[in-house]
Order: sequence, then structure tokens, then C-alpha cells
Amino acid sequence: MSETSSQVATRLLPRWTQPPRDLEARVPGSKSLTNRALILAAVARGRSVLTGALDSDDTRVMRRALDRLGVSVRAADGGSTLTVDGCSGRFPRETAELECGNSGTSLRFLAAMLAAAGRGPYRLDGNPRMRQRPAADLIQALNGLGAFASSELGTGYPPLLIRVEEPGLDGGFAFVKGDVSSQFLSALLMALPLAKGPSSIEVEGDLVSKPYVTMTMKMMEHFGVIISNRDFKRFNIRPSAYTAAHCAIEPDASAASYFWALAAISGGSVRVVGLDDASVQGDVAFVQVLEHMGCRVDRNARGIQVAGGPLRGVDVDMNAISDTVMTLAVVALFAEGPTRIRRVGHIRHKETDRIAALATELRKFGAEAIAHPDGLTILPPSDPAQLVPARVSTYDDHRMAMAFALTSARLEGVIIEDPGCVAKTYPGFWEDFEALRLQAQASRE
Ligand SMILES: O=C(O)C1=C[C@@H](OP(=O)(O)O)[C@@H](O)[C@H](O)C1
Ligand SMILES: C=C(OP(=O)(O)O)C(=O)O
Repeated sequence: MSETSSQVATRLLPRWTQPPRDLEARVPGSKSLTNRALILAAVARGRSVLTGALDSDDTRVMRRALDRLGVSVRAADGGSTLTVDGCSGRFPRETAELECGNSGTSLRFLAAMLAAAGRGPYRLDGNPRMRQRPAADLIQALNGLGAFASSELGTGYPPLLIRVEEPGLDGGFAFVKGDVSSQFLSALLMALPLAKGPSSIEVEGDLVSKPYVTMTMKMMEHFGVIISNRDFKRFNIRPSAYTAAHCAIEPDASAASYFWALAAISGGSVRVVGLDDASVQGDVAFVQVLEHMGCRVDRNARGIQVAGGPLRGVDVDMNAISDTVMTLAVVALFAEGPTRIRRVGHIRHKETDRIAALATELRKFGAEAIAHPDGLTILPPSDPAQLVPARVSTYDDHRMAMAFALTSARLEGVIIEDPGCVAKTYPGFWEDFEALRLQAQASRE
């Protein structure tokens, strides 16, 4: 039961006969931190070493792209230690075709960095879904700062073409929309210190996923560049050089959400090792939502533990932690009363339209689900015994697969289609999930 290849069409999940009790889970490194560290190390002066890095489809996209741009990234320890020889702000290859799969961070961060640290033409493409994920706001901002960026098909979506005239991006002033994806802003912030002159970026509309912008600024600081911002509205960036750094990547908090939710649904307890409230990842706040639903949360030096109890539905704004919406929606199936998830309309632009996908799949289990423009209401049956196992479509979305796997904590016979899609951010998910189930079972025998 260790298939993660996409050739495996389905995975039948055994029901957990015992809840996990006082078990520990270790999750791989953060995708968002790994891809930021990689791109910043690539343009820094000197050799950087990243430890605890994530080795998955999304980080391989970034590594391959940097390789094509002439930056050496050497992997050791199964891909978790990466040594990057920085190019001091100038990519060695002046033109390249870069394939970004469905990695939003890779495509958007690279697009801006190419304008600042390259010459071009560069072409960035992705899989069919990536060709439906917005990029127009980023293109527009880059062009306002002196780049020649365009959508090849004129759609505002990838493939993107990027070039700049010698000697590089001008800087200056640009607006960027904040209500579609924070990745546009993060991409510009990381690239603009390499522009010729100072720059200011003003965010238009409500900025989504704010903790990721804080993460961007913290990582920039780690590589030696400090920028100023007022209320996440206006950012001022002075020309500066990145310097190589040692970077210990935290475990991925979005991946951790599946194990915390497992404890919530099963009534057991799981500690995810290596995360605490001081994490730079906003998604650690997911445990607070579980606390509101009735779980107990214990934070100590080893990590954060969630212990499940009777669950009640919640009304929650998940704008800042929207990668955990799928996890919460599945927890809500097992709670008493409705759960309303608000201010996450932007998740329609991710690996799939996540609001539509969730509503469809939740209904298969016997819940009512209402899709709203900004989120979702989940109305579980009044008696959890009325929930039925289902065959879950995953829409090539790793988070749909991992979140719905949690239903097997309480239901026999759940089937997950295309389980290999977890490789986007967590290739070893099924092995880790099954190992924990066996541990739970063994602890009661
Ligand atoms: O900057 C990042 O690393 C990310 C930002 C978020 O995207 P949006 O800003 O598009 O919500 C998040 O969903 C994604 O998984 C990673
Ligand atoms: C939205 C996600 O990824 P990205 O935008 O980086 O493709 C995700 O990992 O849930």
C-alpha cells in the first residue's frame, strides 16, 4: 500500500480501528519556504545551504528551472539538503524555456525574478490547469516597472514571455492587485531589490493570504534584504544585494493540518513535531480553528499536539490560511451543526476550483454543502452514523486527496482517485498516513 505513482488510479483506504493516541507525526519541509529559499539563494552572492527542504513536484519545478538558468543546486540527504551556488543577481543563461507544471509559487516567483536578474526572452509554461491560473496582474505590474512581459496567447494566463532591456529592470512605482493571489506581491518584493532604482508597490484591493507576504519579507531578511511596509498597503524597496545564508526550513504547516485534523476527527491525539506558534507559516493557526470546534491544543518544545473531542461546527474567516480550507471542510463533516467558511473566494483559482470541488465531494458523503461566492457552508447529517463512504474525485489537487483521506478515520471503504496527485507537495503522504494508522492499531493490541 505504498503507491504514489499517478498510474495508480485509485486507493481504497482501510478504516482506522483505533484512534491515534499520543502519537507523533513528522511532515516534510515547507513548500513555500523551500521555493523562497531556493530563488533567493539562486540570486544571492555566495553558497547557501538549505536543510529540511521539501523534495516534491513543486520544489523540483523550481530546482529544474534554476538549473536551466545556469544556477547550480546540488541535492543530498534524499533532497532535503540543497546547496545553491548563487549567481550574484544575474542569471548565467540569458534565454530559457521553463516548465512549471502546476506550481503557482514557481511560475510567479520566477516570472518576476527573471525580469530582475535576467535578460530574456524567457518562456514560462505550465500544465493545462496552470494555463487557467491568473497572471495578468503580475504581468501588468512588471511592465510598469520596466519589463516586457506578456501572456503568449493574449489570455492573461501562462505561457508567459519575459524579457528586459539591458541593463535590467528599472524599478519605479506599480500597483498590484491583492485579491486574487498574494504570490504576485511576493514575487515582486523578492525581485525588486535587484532593480536599478528604488521601487514602491501599492496593493489594490484586499490582500489575500497575508501571512505568506510576511513569510516573504522574513525570508528576504534572512538573505540580507530589508524592506519597509505600512499596513500591507505600500511597500518601499531599495536596490540591494542578497547574501548567501544557511537556512533551516520548517516542517510544512499545511501538511501538518492533515494530522491535526486526523486527531480531531478520530477523537485521538497527534503531535506534529517541529512546529510552534513562532512559525513563519500562517497555517499553524489552523489549530486555533480546531480549538474553536472543541479540540484541545497543547504546544510544547517538541511541537503542537491536537487532541480531539466532540466537535461543533464553526463560522470562520479562513482568508489568511486558505490552504487548510479543504482540511477544515472534511473535519466539518464530523461536527455537530453547520460550518461556514468565509472570505476564501480566491481558492477558485488554485489547483482546481476548490469551492466547487469541495461541495461536490462533501455531498457524496451525505452532507449538504452550499457553495457561496466567498466560501462554503457544510451541513453534516444530524447523526454522524448517516455519513456514507464515498469514492472521491481529486481534480489533480493534492489537498483534495489528503483532506478526504481523513474520512477513513471514521468510515470504512473510502476510495481516493488519483492518489499520486499528493506528489505536488507531499510525495510520502500515503506512507506516513498508513504508518501512523498501523502505529495506532499496534498501540492497542
Ligand atoms: O506564497 C506562497 O507560498 C503561497 C501563497 C498562497 O497562495 P495565494 O496567495 O494565491 O492564496 C498559498 O495558497 C500557496 O499554497 C502558497
Ligand atoms: C495553492 C497551492 O499551491 P500553488 O499556488 O503554489 O500552486 C497549494 O499548495 O495549495
